[in-house]
Amino acid sequence: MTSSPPTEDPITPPPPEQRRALVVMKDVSKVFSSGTVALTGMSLTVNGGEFVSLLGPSGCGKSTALRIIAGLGDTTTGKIDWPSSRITAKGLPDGDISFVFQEPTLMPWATVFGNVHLPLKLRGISKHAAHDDIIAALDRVGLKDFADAYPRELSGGMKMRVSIARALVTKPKLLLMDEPFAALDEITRQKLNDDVLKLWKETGITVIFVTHSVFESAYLSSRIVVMKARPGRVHADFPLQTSLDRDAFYRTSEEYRATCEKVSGSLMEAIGFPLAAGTEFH
Ligand SMILES: Nc1ncnc2c1ncn2[C@@H]1O[C@H](COP(=O)(O)OP(=O)(O)OP(=O)(O)O)[C@@H](O)[C@H]1O
Repeated sequence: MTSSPPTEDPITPPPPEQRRALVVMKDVSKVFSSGTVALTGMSLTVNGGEFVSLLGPSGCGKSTALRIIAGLGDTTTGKIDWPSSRITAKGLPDGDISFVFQEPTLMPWATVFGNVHLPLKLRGISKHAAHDDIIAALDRVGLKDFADAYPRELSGGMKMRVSIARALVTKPKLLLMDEPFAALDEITRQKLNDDVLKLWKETGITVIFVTHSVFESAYLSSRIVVMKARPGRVHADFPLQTSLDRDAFYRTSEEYRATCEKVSGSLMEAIGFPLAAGTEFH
């Protein structure tokens, strides 16, 4: 195992002014009309500047939680608070949230530029007025030179970058990502992980990231929330601190290996996998 020396740019907690509670889930339960109890008593406070991964087995309610935070679904009981945001008539923080889904969901008839323009267009902002913001968002994901391309001309990773640029163009405070890289090959996934980390560090945006992957969550997050299923709820919640830059060297470090082991152990506990006597991962 090799590791890079400590640098001045590790993942550190965000500065105090960003550390205020951004979104608070208070005792949220969700029962679908089918009778499925997707979430029960879920409480979670995400502070400004955090990179929080929701990790858990299939069906534990990760996507349901994310959709409720985004206002794409109601709670059955409990509520969502936005302590530091201006709230619109719909009960959502004004312009503060963007969502990236597993599928890039691009409009095939529109160029990359046109696709990234969409959220601004829906706000009545013309292509001309939005031009600089669109190019800046494309630049951030390394696609400035592909503004005139069509989705059919792009690889899967590039399409996902367009989807991220579209999410960023409104300059949200909170980026919700629902298994965005699950369908991509491993190399592309690692590259996009690095890009999202860079974006998070450079912009100070708050990220809530749903994933099944222990490795991905351990690489990206400043905090991991492990969930358990039937019904979905929080099993463990722990911060991840490292003195190392998260990069290719970090992936081979003892610290990363130990973090993966800890997270994996907590996940095993959450799904009820028998562990050696005395093993605890909280
Ligand atoms: N619209 C819906 N109607 C009925 N049941 C639903 C609906 N959406 C989700 N569920 C159920 O709620 C539970 C939680 O689903 P959810 O998709 O939130 O879990 P998840 O942890 O994101 O799963 P995965 O990792 O497989 O995407 C599951 O049992 C699922 O079948």
